[in-house]
Amino acid sequence: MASFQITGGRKLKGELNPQGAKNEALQILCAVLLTKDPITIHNIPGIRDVNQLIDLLGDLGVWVTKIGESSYRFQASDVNLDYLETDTYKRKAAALRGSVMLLGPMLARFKKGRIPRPGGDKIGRRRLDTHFLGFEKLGAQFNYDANDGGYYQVDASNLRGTYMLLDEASVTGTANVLMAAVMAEGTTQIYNAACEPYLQQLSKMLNSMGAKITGVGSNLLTIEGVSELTGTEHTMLPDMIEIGSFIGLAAMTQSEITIKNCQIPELGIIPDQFKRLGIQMEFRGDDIFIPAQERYQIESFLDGGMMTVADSPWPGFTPDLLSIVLVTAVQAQGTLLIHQKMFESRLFFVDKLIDMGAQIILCDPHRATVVGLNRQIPLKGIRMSSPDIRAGVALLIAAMSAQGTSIIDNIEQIDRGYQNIDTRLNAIGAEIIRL
Ligand SMILES: CC(=O)N[C@H]1[C@@H](OP(=O)(O)OP(=O)(O)OC[C@H]2O[C@@H](n3ccc(=O)[nH]c3=O)[C@H](O)[C@@H]2O)O[C@H](CO)[C@@H](O)[C@@H]1O
Ligand SMILES: C=C(OP(=O)(O)O)C(=O)O
Repeated sequence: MASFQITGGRKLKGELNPQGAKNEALQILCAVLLTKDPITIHNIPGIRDVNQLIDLLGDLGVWVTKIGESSYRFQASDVNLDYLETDTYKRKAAALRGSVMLLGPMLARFKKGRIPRPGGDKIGRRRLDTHFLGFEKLGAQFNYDANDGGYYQVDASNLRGTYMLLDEASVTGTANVLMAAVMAEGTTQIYNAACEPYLQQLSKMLNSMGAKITGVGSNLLTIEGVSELTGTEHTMLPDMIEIGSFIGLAAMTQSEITIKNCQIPELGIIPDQFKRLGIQMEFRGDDIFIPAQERYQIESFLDGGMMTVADSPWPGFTPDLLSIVLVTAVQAQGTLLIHQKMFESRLFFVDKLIDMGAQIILCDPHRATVVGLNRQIPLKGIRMSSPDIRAGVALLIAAMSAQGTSIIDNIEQIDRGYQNIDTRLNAIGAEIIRL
């Protein structure tokens, strides 16, 4: 288990280049299984989850060639389905959430798929009903056999297009069903589809491979099945969650940071949500400039009510940034209610912030009220452990703003989603040592 030792109180100054988007990468990489032709992908983030998925594709027989710092070529011309029966597959696929999206492409191209219970953040119950109900609607048989070591198995000799109303707008569920449907016979309509930029990017890539998807960016996707897909080239968007994390980091540490090449129109309401915490930012072309700010004041709602930030499916505010918004409010002026509607175990990390001196009331597993310290009391460095990717980075931000030294254990969680975060932040003035 690795740890970060952080010396707090350093103000940063300089530029940060966001990595490619983690959650887009996981979808896009699974899609390489849909064709025997080569697929070139750029801006792939070098993070643990993505590297593990690339490794898994290699084990499955996909030719993987690194052609640049963050560019790879993949060719799934000779996939070895026997690998799905091995213990190595089980161990590797169970290590991340994104591996579940191998199922849709396998089903579309090889008529069957098999996956162990996927891993990912332990942030509450993470059901997979949307995925399997969707596959069943397309004509697949689904089986979960606890005695078979806990595998989910899907089989379909002939997928047929149909209309379906998803039981919830699941991000990975929509991606999975979409990838299963692109080569189904006839027309599929997926209503209540998730429409995050990750999915818009996936749809764009599939269309450039020959798929016929319309409604991209809406919650109704229409897919005319085609018999075959071909190779393509795709570039990943910058990671909007990393961009949001850098905005929060700049505010908490009173740093002047320019976040480069953000593809601002793709960030939805993320910048505005941080602005409502009182954080100033300027769009300079496609860069976001955040000046060093002594203080920032959380707005009230127009009727004078206390500001609440809650998650909802896109184009609502992503749940993956709520931990960052929460920590950013710790040194703001004013009070903020965080309402994490989707996950029931994602707010427990606030006990560490409270130990550091933050004023937070954990109302229940879904809601926390932050009473901003307005810089009148500094946080103090402590030893803590990173429970999940985003809480881990929230703790890192808290530690960087604190007085004294902190240690964060279990930083493998942070490495799952943020590429060389210590090196990149040290380059603009942070003091983080990887132990
Ligand atoms: C690899 C990947 O892409 N992971 C992301 C993906 O996970 P993932 O695709 O696993 O998450 P889902 O979208 O399926 O759902 C997340 C949670 O939200 C609940 N839910 C979902 C939709 C809805 O309309 N109402 C609702 O309450 C679900 O029951 C579940 O508990 O999307 C999540 C929600 O944005 C993000 O936190 C994860 O980072
Ligand atoms: C919850 C997350 O990831 P995963 O779904 O991969 O666990 C995340 O990226 O914040």
